[in-house]
Amino acid sequence: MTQTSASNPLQNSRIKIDSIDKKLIALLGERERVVKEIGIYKAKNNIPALQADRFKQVLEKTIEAGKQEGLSATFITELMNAIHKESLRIEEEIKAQKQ
Ligand SMILES: C=C(O[C@@H]1C=C(C(=O)O)C=C[C@H]1O)C(=O)O
Repeated sequence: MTQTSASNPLQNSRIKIDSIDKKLIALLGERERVVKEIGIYKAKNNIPALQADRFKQVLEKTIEAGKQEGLSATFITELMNAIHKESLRIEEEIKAQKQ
């Protein structure tokens, strides 16, 4: 039987998590739309998608920001590597469309 929020103490927190997850995904969509703009510029100007120095900076900044939120460097590294992988996929897709 489905529990009501009064009978399930986790319900309110889970509603909050669902709402936060929705915002996280919307923010990731916004980030990747900016990556798309960069990808279009790079494709036009023959610039490689992968910019290791820039990603190193991104990683350093996000690890520091994560530290302020009590998040481990390992978690932030895994998260940002996953985001970066998606950025490169999107940029390579743009490049392939331009051929
Ligand atoms: C968005 C860029 O392209 C790639 C993606 C990055 C990212 O998602 O943060 C960073 C560096 C690049 O490897 C960029 O060059 O700035």
